[in-house]
Amino acid sequence: MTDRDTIAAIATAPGAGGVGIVRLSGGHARAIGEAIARRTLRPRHAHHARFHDADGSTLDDGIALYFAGPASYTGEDVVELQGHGGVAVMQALLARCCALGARIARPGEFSERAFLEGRLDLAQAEAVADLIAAGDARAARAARRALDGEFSRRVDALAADLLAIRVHVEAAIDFADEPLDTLGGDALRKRLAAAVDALDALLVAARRGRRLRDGLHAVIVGPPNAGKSSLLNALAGSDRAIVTDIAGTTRDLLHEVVRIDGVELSLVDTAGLREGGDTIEREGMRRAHEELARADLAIVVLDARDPVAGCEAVADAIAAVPQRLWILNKADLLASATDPDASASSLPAAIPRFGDDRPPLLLSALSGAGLDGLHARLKALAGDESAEGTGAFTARSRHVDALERAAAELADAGGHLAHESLDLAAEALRSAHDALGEITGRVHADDLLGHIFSSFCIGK
Ligand SMILES: Nc1nc2c(c(=O)[nH]1)N(C=O)[C@@H](CNc1ccc(C(=O)N[C@@H](CCC(=O)O)C(=O)O)cc1)CN2
Ligand SMILES: Nc1nc2c(ncn2[C@@H]2O[C@H](COP(=O)(O)OP(=O)(O)OP(=O)(O)O)[C@@H](O)[C@H]2O)c(=O)[nH]1
Ligand SMILES: [Mg+2]
Repeated sequence: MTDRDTIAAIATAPGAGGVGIVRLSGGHARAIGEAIARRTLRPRHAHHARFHDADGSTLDDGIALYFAGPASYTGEDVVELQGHGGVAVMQALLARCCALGARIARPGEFSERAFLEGRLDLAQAEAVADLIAAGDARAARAARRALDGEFSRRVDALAADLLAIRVHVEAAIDFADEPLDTLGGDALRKRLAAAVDALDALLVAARRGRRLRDGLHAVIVGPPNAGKSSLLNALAGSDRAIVTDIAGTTRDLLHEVVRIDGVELSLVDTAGLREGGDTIEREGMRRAHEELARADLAIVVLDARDPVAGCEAVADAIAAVPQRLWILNKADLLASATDPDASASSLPAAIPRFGDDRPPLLLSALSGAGLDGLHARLKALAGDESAEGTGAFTARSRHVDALERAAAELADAGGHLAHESLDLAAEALRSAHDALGEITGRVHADDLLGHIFSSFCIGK
């Protein structure tokens, strides 16, 4: 028994739809559903019924479903009134539920209850929202795996290892007079090393999962007039950005989401980088640098006729970006005799620092020549096909942060163990363990829940 309110919300997307669902959860859900349908609702049976207003008039006719807790999405009694999906019908049904004692649910409150009732852990509940928000099939599959507990299971397994290690250390503390070696210190260090490896592997998977969730964030950079905005337009398939032959045309950042064979990619066009420029242009360059700090990929556009010309201003800006894709644009302006491969291979020598990047692509944003090759390269980068077979799951920055903290604490614990500082080791292990617990919500602060669930959509 709980003393929670009974909550109600329109669970389907706002607007006109074939069918719309008002969902109730809580102790009075069944009574409210039965009052509206004017019949008893058997658990897990679809009842076709008229939905009645207070005066007995018909609001709608539809399907009423009752799920008796705990065998429901939230773990509480749940009733669904599935009516005709129109705004007015849904609002009227919702109002009737509220008149009968329900209150309107906050965003994410159904999933929050599923979490509080132990139906889902926190990472799984977040995966529900990520599944709904997934922009492409790959992100949806990865969110589906997180919802199925693939991520949580690995976190829990690691937490169980840490617990065993903590027990071992705590026991050794009780025998403070004896050297650690007589207390299984060797085995302990091996166990810790194994946990460190497992955590590192999980961190790699979670970072990949974050990229699956958030999509690859690519920033187009290069010297003025190289054709950056033209390239954005070519990839977006529309005249999104202003293109002129005046160097310094683009000043603001221009965001565009493009899909390449169903794989989502977020692109940002930036102001050309060079020395000088007026106040507005310099502000544009500052924003470009700021955007690069968040980029997964820099798409560096250079003029194929003189690629080295603008390189210097760009090289510093992209040094810290994890990946770079070099483009020699305006291929159509090269003398026809130019061998694309020769031109392409000349670049890495000009910028030795990035010598291990793939050779640049020669293309023309204007004519479209070479764009297929760019599509393929981008799809491979955004798709990270290698992740597919290995049960990739979605993750969030919150999870990556927690794993990074856990990794730092484990490293500290190792140091303390080496110096036989068992108390300090125990403390670091506890912190690492807690950090893992934050991911699945076994350890949490109340305001964390509010923060997470409030970003869900209404009715979820
Ligand atoms: N109509 C409808 N469709 C929906 C949902 C819903 O709430 N209503 N969902 C809402 O997100 C998703 C499905 N999620 C659900 C998860 C668990 C249970 C449930 O009743 N679980 C019980 C029984 C298990 C079983 O019989 O398989 C349980 O776990 O004990 C229902 C829906 C997507 N589709
Ligand atoms: N011939 C040819 N011209 C191009 C190509 N791509 C862009 N241009 C031209 O080059 C000029 C500059 O193009 P933009 O796309 O505005 O260049 P940008 O890099 O965005 O320039 P800024 O915003 O000023 O930094 C325009 O006149 C384009 O039409 C190309 O592949 N071939
Ligand atoms: Mg531009």
